[in-house]
Amino acid sequence: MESSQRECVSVATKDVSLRELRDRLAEFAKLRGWEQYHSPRNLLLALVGEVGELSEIFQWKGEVGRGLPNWSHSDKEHLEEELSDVLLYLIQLADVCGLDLGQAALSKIVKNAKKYPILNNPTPRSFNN
Ligand SMILES: Nc1ccn([C@H]2C[C@H](O)[C@@H](COP(=O)(O)OP(=O)(O)OP(=O)(O)O)O2)c(=O)n1
Repeated sequence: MESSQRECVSVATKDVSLRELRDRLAEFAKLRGWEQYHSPRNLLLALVGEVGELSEIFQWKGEVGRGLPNWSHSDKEHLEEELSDVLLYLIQLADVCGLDLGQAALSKIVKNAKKYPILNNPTPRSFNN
C-alpha cells in the first residue's frame, strides 16, 4: 500500500467534530472504492437498517431509566456501537447531499428555541395529546 493510501485508524481522545468524522468517513469509503455505492438513497437505507438494530436493543425491555442503571458493560458497549453506526451513516448521508450537518443542526436548535419559548410554553407541544 502506498503511503498516500495509509489509513488513519487512531481513536481520537480530544473532542470530535462532525467535520472530522465526515472527513474520516469519506477517506474510509474512498480507500475501499465504496464511494460508488454511497448514494443518498443507499446511505439512507443503511441508516434506517442501523436504527432498526438500535431499536432491537431496547425492544421488550420496558421503560429504561436515564443512565441505564443495571445494564451490563457489554450491553452499554453494544448500544455505543449501534448509536455510532446511526451517527456515521447520518453524517455520510448529509455529506453526499452536500449539506453541512453541524451548521444545519445549530440552525435547527435556534429554530426550535423560537418555536418553544421558555416562559410561555414549558411543556413541549409534542408532549400534549
Ligand atoms: N458500505 C459501508 C459499510 C459499512 N460502513 C460502516 C458504517 C457503519 O458504522 C458500519 C456498518 O457496518 P456493518 O454493515 O457491518 O454493520 P454492523 O457493524 O452493525 O454489523 P452487524 O450488522 O454484523 O451487527 O460500517 C460504511 O460506512 N459503508
